[in-house]
Amino acid sequence: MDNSIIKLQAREILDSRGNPTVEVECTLACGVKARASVPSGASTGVHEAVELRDGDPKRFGGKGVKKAVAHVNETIAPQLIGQDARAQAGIDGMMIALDGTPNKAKLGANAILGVSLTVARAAATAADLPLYHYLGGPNAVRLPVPNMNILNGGVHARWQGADFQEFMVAPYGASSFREALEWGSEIYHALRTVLMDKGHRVGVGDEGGFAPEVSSNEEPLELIVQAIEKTGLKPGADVGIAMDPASSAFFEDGNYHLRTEKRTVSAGEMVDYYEKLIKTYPVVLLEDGLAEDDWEGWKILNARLGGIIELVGDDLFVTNVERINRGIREDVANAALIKLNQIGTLTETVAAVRMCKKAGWGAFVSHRSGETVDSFIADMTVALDTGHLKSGAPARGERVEKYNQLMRIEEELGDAACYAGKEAYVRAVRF
Ligand SMILES: C=C(OP(=O)(O)O)C(=O)O
Ligand SMILES: [Mg+2]
Repeated sequence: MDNSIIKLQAREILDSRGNPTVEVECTLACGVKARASVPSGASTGVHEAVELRDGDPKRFGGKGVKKAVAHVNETIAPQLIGQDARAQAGIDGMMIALDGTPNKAKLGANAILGVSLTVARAAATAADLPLYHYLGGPNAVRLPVPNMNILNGGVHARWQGADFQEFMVAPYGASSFREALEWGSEIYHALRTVLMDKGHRVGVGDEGGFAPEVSSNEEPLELIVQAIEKTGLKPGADVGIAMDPASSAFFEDGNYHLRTEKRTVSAGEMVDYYEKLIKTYPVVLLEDGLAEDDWEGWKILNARLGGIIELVGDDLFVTNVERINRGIREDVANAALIKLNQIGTLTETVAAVRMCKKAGWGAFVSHRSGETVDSFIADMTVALDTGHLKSGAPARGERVEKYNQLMRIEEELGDAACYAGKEAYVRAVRF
C-alpha cells in the first residue's frame, strides 16, 4: 500500500446554518480517497484559532471561505504531496510551520483543519481500519455519554428565550450508548409535549433543541425535569443535566447581564445563582459558567463548586494547551471542552486531551453550532476515550449523524464495547 498523498482538493460547501464552510478531499497513491469537512461556531471564543472568512459583503454577507479553499489548493497541497498520510503529527506540524502565526491567521484554521482531518481519514481507510480504531488502537472500546442539547437559548436561539445557551440531558444511567440515545430521544419528545401543554412554542434553535420564550434561566431546568419524569426515568439517578450558559456572550463591563431575568450580577452572584440551581436540580456539568477572561471569577467558581460538579472551560481554554495549562496551574476548573476547530489540527487536539487526562481533568468533546454531516468527532471521542461528548439534540441530520455513528461503533465492537456512564464525569458522584 502506497500511503503517499497525491492530491488534496478543497471546496466550499454549506453548513447547517446555510453558511459556507470548507470540505477537503484527499487522494492517496494506493487509490484511497477520503473527505472531511469543518464545522463553525456562533458563540466563538475570542482566543480561538482564526476561522478565515473572505469578508466580501456581496457573498454570504462576507462569510465566504474561498480564500481558505485557495490556501488548501494552492499553498498547502503542493507542500504535502508525496507525504505519507500516516505521519499525522508531521503533516500537522508542516501546516503549522507554513502558516507561521500563533493562531493560524494566515492560512486559516478552517483550511488547516480540513486537511488534518481528511488525511487522518485517508490513512485509516488505507489501513482498512475504522477511524476510531486507527486513531485509538485496541484501547478504543468505551462509548461516551451523549449530552443532548434539548433546550436552546442565547445566541443559538437569537436571544428569544433563556440567556443560557444550552440545556442538555445526560443519560448516564443507561446500560449502553444505544439505550442512552433512546432515553434522550424519549425525553426530547416528552419535552415537546410539556412545552405545548404550557402554551410554549416548539420552534428549535441552531442545535435542534426547543427554543421557548422562558422567563428565567431556571425555568428550562424545571421543564426538563418534568420531561424526564414523564418518560418514567429518574432525574439524577438515571439522567443528569448539563448546562452551557456560554456566559461570555452576556458578560460586559465586568458584570453578567441576565436579560431574561432583567438583572445584572457580579461573578460572585453568578456563582451563588449556580449553587442554588445545582442544589435544586440534578446538574452534573457546567460549561462556561463564567466568561472567557474572568480568571478571578473562575477561581471562585471552582473553589465553591468544583468539588460537586464538572466545571468545563470552553471559551476560557479554546482547546489550547497554553490556556489549559494556566487553568490547571491556577486551579480554575476541572475539565476542558474539546473542539477541533478551536485549535485547528488533530495533533494539537490530542495534546489538549492528553494534558487534561494527566491533570485528572475531564475532556468533553463537542460539535459546533454550525455543523456538517461529518461524524469525525464520534470516532475521535471513542479513540481518545473521553467518556462524554455533546452533539446537540437527538434530532436534525447533522447532529444525529454523530450519535448514529456511535451506535454503529458500539455494534461493531460487540462484547468489547462498554458504556462510560457516570464515571465519565469528573464529579457526578452525588447521584
Ligand atoms: C457548541 C457551542 O456553540 P458554538 O459552536 O456556537 O461556539 C458551545 O458554545 O459550546
Ligand atoms: Mg460552550
